[in-house]
Amino acid sequence: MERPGRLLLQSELRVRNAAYDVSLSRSLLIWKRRTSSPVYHPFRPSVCHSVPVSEIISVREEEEENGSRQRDDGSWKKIREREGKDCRQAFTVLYVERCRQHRWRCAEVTFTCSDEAVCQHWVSSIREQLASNTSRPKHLLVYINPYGGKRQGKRIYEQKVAPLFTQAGIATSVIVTEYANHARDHLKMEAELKKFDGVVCVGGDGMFSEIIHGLIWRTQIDCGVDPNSTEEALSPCSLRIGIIPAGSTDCICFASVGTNDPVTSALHIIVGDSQPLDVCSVHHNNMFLRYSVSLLGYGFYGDVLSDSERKRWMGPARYDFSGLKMFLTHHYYEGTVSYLPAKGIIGTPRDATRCRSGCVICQHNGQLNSERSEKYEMDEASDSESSGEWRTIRGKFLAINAASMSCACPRSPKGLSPAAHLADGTTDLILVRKCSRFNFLRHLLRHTSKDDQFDLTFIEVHRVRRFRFMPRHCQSDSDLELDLHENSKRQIFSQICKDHPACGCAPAYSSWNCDGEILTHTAIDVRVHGQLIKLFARGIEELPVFEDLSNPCAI
Ligand SMILES: CCCCCCCCCCCCC/C=C/[C@@H](O)[C@H](COP(=O)(O)O)NC(=O)CCCCCCCCCCCCCCC
Ligand SMILES: Nc1ncnc2c1ncn2[C@@H]1O[C@H](COP(=O)(O)OP(=O)(O)O)[C@@H](O)[C@H]1O
Ligand SMILES: [Ca+2]
Repeated sequence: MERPGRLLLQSELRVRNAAYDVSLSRSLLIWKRRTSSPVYHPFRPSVCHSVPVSEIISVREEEEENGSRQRDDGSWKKIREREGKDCRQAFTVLYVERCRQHRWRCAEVTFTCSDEAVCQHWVSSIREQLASNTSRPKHLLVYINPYGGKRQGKRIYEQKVAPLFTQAGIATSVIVTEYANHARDHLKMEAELKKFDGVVCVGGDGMFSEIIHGLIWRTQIDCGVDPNSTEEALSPCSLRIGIIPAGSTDCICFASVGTNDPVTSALHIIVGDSQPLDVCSVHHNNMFLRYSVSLLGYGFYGDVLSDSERKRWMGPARYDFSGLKMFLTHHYYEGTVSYLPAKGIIGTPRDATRCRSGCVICQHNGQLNSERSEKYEMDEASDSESSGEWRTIRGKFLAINAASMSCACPRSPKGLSPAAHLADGTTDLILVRKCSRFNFLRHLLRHTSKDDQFDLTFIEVHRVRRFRFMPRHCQSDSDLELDLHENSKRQIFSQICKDHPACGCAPAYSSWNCDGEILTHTAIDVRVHGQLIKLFARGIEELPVFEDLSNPCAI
């Protein structure tokens, strides 16, 4: 908790008919009950409250009319009756209150005072402090996907989010999308981005993917960078993106905020939080395909996604249905994975440390990456195979997953790679080699328990900044000649197996699940661009273990 600093204002005000010493500094608003008895009352509710000024949402004057007070939003409130006849003026402060499991709520406290000038002074001082905070957005461009998740995006925004933006004095331009890629193309071609301080995405991971594709593309064009290039360093996007979760998995929101709750997300946007995020670019034969921020998954997660798209009518449950089906089908895929291990960074995928608010690993590695990108051309040369840094693994895989963040979500609160970082410039490459159904189930189940899902002989995990995948049937002739005999047998079977997937033999190809979208190519080249975009978030907050000694209420 912050120390109060130099006081801007201090008065005796009343809260629910009790006298409080109230003070305002640049960093804190504190209200402390005046007590005649110094004796500690164990059953009396807490008598000292403090709110960081950065977490005040707004301040509202209460107006007096016919002996009762009226909020300036028009609803009646009998404050005078409750608070004694001496009280003439009142103002209400709306602020962030933390609830269970990383949820935030909008709480309010009404202060009354007998002197109108004092009241006015308080309101204007708090407003001045809020206005001096330049990180808060004033005008947002909102895209709503009415079709994602349980099709509640529009209702969620209108009922839970829009009223909070209004309270906080944020102006919005709202677009309800009419078709897939509407938001992406609007951002690419039409949106007047200079007018806005941020973009809000109401939907799931797929909708977020649309937003980043529009925004990254537009930023490169505006900065004179070729967005399709494999060689050029991409320019970071200055506009932050807020995610109001209204999709099926919503793992980008969950992994960066700690919960999938529209009100919590709206409050992180209002207070102007900022969380950088790594982005992977995916190319095929030097042709740009897509960006990814969460999961790039071949095999199991690719098959789950392809199968579940046909069952969208089931809503979010389609993933469990297709998950079970693909678990039983138990397909494996052959191919070659090559990767460049991330060097010079701190942290490994097997760490007990988690990426949390103000993560020092992201700061350290982020700094390292920006130094690297300054000498970018040199690094590109050293990235080549000839430098010998590349490592290659050939094999049969049930799944090849690259997690650029933990991918925590309600299905797996620790995620696919629990120690992955939001902004360290790396992705965790998880290889699940062919194993029995029983072993694969053990691996899957460990996503939902405290046990380490990587501590199994058929799992490998590497922290990388670039990787490539080549399915076996795309490999060069010389590679294929190595096992020609086996290959010819497999080609016959794979044709049969496409028509009869239940026979237990693997079809030749899976597809890539790229943040919930299916990629059209299987041979891909993936590069991490550290901290390319920013979210209106702060990372998952560490839960307080004990009361901090710097608590201003203890002073
Ligand atoms: C037996 C229980 C096993 C639970 C294993 C859970 C692992 C879940 C990891 C989820 C990682 C999610 C990464 C995020 C992906 C999203 O970008 C993406 C798109 O999201 P959107 O719809 O919001 O746009 N979502 C997805 O691709 C969904 C992936 C969901 C996979 C669910 C898998 C369920 C597996 C069930 C296996 C059941 C075996 C039971 C045997 C008795
Ligand atoms: N108005 C629309 N109609 C149909 N599809 C849309 C629309 N707007 C966006 N989409 C697409 O819907 C898909 C799923 O969106 P998303 O919000 O991620 O929901 P879910 O989490 O349920 O998949 C995305 O591929 C997105 O491009
Ligand atoms: Ca990362």
